[in-house]
Amino acid sequence: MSKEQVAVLEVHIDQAGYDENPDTIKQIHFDVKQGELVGLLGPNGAGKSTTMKSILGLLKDFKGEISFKGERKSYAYIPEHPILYEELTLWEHMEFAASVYDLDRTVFLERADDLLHRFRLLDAKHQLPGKFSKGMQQKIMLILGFLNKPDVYIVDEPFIGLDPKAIKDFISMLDEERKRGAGILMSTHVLDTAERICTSFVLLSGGRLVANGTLQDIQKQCGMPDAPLFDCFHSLL
Ligand SMILES: Nc1ncnc2c1ncn2[C@@H]1O[C@H](COP(=O)(O)OP(=O)(O)OP(=O)(O)O)[C@@H](O)[C@H]1O
Repeated sequence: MSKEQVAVLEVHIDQAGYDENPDTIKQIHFDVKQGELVGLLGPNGAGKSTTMKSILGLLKDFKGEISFKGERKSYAYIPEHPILYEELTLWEHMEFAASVYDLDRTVFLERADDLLHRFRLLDAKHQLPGKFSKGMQQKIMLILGFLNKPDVYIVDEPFIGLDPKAIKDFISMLDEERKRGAGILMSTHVLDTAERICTSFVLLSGGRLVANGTLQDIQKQCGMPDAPLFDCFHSLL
């Protein structure tokens, strides 16, 4: 079996939601294979975050099954809004993440240096991130996510707040991770970037799955061959 055919994440959500609305999302089934970058798309309130929370096991009202199938069954979650400790420096955040991941010290030092260099945060290494700009804080979340080189990445809206160079660095890092065999699920509203970098799409609306497949599959589904993702998206909603 080729790398592209092995699922690293299987999502079977029969229903999930919140106290007052336990079926906010229903019948959402898809998988993420090795080497795939799957774009999780949908308008505000469609259920993208609820789907991600289900995958991360954060919802008590969940019916279905989530299976991590990679070699190490490991994943990294990169949240939209940075979650940082006021009293820890950037380097201490990285050391802390490495200890949670139980990373070998030599591997950690090598990766840490490379990531700080790539995202141009070497000079800020020993500073407290509380005073960093929003984009710099977001870059820390990317660095912490990439440190462990997991089987699966779950990335929530990464493009808002990053400058164009940081977006380019982030995308090239995703490419490298895909080539290594990781699978990525990424929610975003930035459809032109999604169209350019995602290998397939999961389109949600009103808590339901509207489309799932490559751009070509989706163009076929909405009867618009060669149409950009943006037009397909609006036609299907
Ligand atoms: N903590 C919560 N408690 C109750 N209802 C919630 C909660 N979070 C989200 N919802 C509801 O669930 C539905 C889906 O919201 P969700 O946040 O999953 O959408 P989304 O696709 O991520 O939207 P956006 O693009 O705006 O981030 C919405 O109707 C929302 O009001």
